[in-house]
Amino acid sequence: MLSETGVSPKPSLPRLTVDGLHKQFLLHGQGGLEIDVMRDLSLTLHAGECLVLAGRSGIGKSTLLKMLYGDYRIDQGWIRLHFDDGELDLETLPAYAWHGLRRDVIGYVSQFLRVVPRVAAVDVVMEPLLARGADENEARQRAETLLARLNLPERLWRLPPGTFSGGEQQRVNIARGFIGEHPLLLLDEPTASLDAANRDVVIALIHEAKARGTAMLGIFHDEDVRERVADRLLPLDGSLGSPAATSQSFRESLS
Ligand SMILES: Nc1ncnc2c1ncn2[C@@H]1O[C@H](COP(=O)(O)OP(=O)(O)OP(=O)(O)O)[C@@H](O)[C@H]1O
Repeated sequence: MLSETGVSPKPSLPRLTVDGLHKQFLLHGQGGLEIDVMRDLSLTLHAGECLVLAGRSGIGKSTLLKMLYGDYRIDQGWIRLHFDDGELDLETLPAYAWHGLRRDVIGYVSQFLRVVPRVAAVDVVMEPLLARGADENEARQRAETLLARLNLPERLWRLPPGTFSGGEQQRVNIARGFIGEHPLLLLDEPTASLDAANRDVVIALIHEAKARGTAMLGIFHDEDVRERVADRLLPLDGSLGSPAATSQSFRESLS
């Protein structure tokens, strides 16, 4: 919940810091057209906190999550993860290290499930645990518990999710994203295709993750969901303004 000042009531260790981040897309197919998406973005995210990205469509919210997940290159600026025993700079991370980072540290619930043909829903969900060497029976049990909580009918668990409805696919995606209990979780519209009952389940999962110390950075267009999960809001609208206006607006939202 947001406190009156918009400040998290429980200050804790920073898990992630972003400093002076820039992003520009160069469209080679369009005669080298350059699109500036982000300029001088800075933020701090703490353990056990959910920071929600706000701002108009196309402002760069998903782009920021993709940069944090290694899908998009970091052109300029710093993204730093903080651990008990040190720090890790993502802008200099070699490509081979991203696999382990995604397995153990950064989880991501995207808007759409990337379906693998012929892989059953329950196997899609338990895969992040198996990748870490978890016991198969235990992983399956945890996957089934999550799918049941998310009200996915049991008859669908053994089927590949390619033909599932949008909301069913999204629930498989959510279960897969939450099962790994990563210390940092990126949430790109996880409730977009869900009905009210399942939105409530996702909100409960987010609160449980906070209690475990998970740091979350999320995009939620639904204002009610945003109100119920956000400890702070980070408006991105200033990020292509003048540098002075930008840093002030971010300082205000972070203070
Ligand atoms: N791979 C890409 N190549 C070129 N342009 C891109 C690419 N990815 C994103 N963009 C552009 O960057 C801008 C920001 O996109 P992004 O998806 O981050 O916006 P958003 O704030 O998440 O929007 P929405 O709320 O509508 O999901 C958009 O103008 C988009 O067209």
